[in-house]
Amino acid sequence: MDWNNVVWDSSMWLLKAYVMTVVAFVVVVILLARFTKWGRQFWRFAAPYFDPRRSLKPLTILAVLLLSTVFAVRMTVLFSYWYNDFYDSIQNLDEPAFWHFLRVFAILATVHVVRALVEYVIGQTLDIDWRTWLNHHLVDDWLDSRAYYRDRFLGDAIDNPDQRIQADITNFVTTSRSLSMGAVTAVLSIVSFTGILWDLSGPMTVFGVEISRAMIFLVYIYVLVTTAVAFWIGKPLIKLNFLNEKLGANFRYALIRVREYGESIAFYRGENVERRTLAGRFADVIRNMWQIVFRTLKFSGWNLTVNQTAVIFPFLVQGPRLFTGQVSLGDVMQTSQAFGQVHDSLSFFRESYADFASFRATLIRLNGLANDNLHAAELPVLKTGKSGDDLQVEKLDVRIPTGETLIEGLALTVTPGQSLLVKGPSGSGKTTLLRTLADLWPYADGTVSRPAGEAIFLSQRPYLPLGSLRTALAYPKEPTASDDVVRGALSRVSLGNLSDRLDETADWTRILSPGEQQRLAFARVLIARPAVIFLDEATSAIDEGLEHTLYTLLRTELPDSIVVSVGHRSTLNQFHSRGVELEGEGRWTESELVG
Ligand SMILES: Nc1ncnc2c1ncn2[C@@H]1O[C@H](COP(=O)(O)OP(=O)(O)OP(=O)(O)O)[C@@H](O)[C@H]1O
Repeated sequence: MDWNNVVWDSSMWLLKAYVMTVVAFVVVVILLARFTKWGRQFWRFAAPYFDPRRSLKPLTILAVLLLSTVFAVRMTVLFSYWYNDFYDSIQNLDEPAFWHFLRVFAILATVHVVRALVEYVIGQTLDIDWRTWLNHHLVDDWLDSRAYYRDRFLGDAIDNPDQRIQADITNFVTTSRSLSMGAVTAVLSIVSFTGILWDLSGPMTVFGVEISRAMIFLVYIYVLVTTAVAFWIGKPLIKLNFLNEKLGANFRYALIRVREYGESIAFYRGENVERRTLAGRFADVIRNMWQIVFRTLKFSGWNLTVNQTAVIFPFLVQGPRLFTGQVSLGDVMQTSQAFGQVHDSLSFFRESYADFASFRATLIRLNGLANDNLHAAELPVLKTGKSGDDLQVEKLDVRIPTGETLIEGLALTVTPGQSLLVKGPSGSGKTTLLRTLADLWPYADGTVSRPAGEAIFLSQRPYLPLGSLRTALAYPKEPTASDDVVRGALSRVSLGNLSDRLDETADWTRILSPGEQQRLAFARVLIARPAVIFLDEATSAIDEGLEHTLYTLLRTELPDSIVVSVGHRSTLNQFHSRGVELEGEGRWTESELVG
């Protein structure tokens, strides 16, 4: 190594190696994306992110990261030559050279440290940027396709989308980077250090046959055979890692449910049942973990043995040549280092198998989520038009997923100011009818047109989003109403006591009683003033006196709104002008009511 020209030589090397690396990298990614299943799954989330028409930033970061990776290999090559020269200075008892090479080492080490830190920042920038993009992309799809709700209608709905969005995206991004950059480093090191070993290795006699440059062949045979065995031992890890994620998420889901339904469970004293469920799910996690442990034991045992054996290998080969004066101490040390590099680099593919296994599992889970989003979007919906001021239903057939008919040939027209009460025995399809009118139910045919204005659906358990009371009162819109309007609405639904807590952020679902939550939903309606209001047993937790007040408010404050209620109580009759009775098996009858 000519240390006087090291900067120029290294720059030229860097330039050549970089161009070749970029070309090879692109070709390999294209081939993998074309010819392997996991490559296609990876490409699905990589291609749109790296698309230069969207932004040049990702490709730029990747280009810099590749440059840094190539630079790192050059640094290891320089260190290897440094070893040779440094140990030669010791063998020759050449003190000036000894000190000179220590100074060279200080410079090399400084460059190495700075490069490593810069690479860390660039790598993290790529991870964060890619993760942010992928998160937005998948969350948007999940919400826009309404897969968060409608995936229940898919035959093969996925488990735990929350975990896929939160954990798998992160795994995907970090492992994509670490595996790809690791592979680049490995291949480049193999090429560079094979050259160095080539120069250092001599002939060797194996079973009476002299093989020139034997070490090169030996190291390759050694690593290729050990890698093949490692792949064979490690293969079951793919499935085990997949199960690990799935079972862990199932356990977490059971825990979340206990928290969510804490009060009901506490009233039932259901701790023992919950304990059994939790213990069962946890036992599944642990059983799978032991399987991972046993498999990893075999896998790591093999890898460690292979690595330890590799330490003495170069000394066995070069030792005799050192003592016969064919090579110097520096040559032996560089051989050991170069052999180590080639061995480690070739072993990268063997040792990364566990990471790759978990990466495959992550890819399967993310693809499942993306497919689920697509399939949910493709589920049929009854197209509801928006026209005129009336709510019009024509030839509406509603079924359940198994094909049984709930409602057949429903035809209705409700004009502004009119109110309709849907009644019928439990399970006759009342809620499903409202789902159909809200474009949520996939198993329906017919025509529904709603007035152009806003429609609000109130259910038995109103949804209160995380955030302030003001946000809950405006949901799903931005809270724009003035304090006076909001406080007025609260006081009219007998929730005046909350007037001073509008900006308090709390888990309101836990604080307010079911009846208070239902009243809050009515306040929401009074503020939003929608054209159509659908109420599904929206006063079930409220006494009849308050129910009377709330319905009277609706009718007096929103006289032009269309009201469609679902309910069992006969007290509701007085607030509705018409009624529809669902009688099961598709039958229904319409009647005039007093109200
Ligand atoms: N996601 C679903 N998958 C399969 N069947 C469903 C689904 N949702 C509802 N059903 C079925 O559709 C039928 C009608 O249910 P729906 O909730 O509309 O009845 P309902 O008249 O509102 O009952 P209730 O008065 O008890 O609230 C029931 O038999 C129910 O089991």
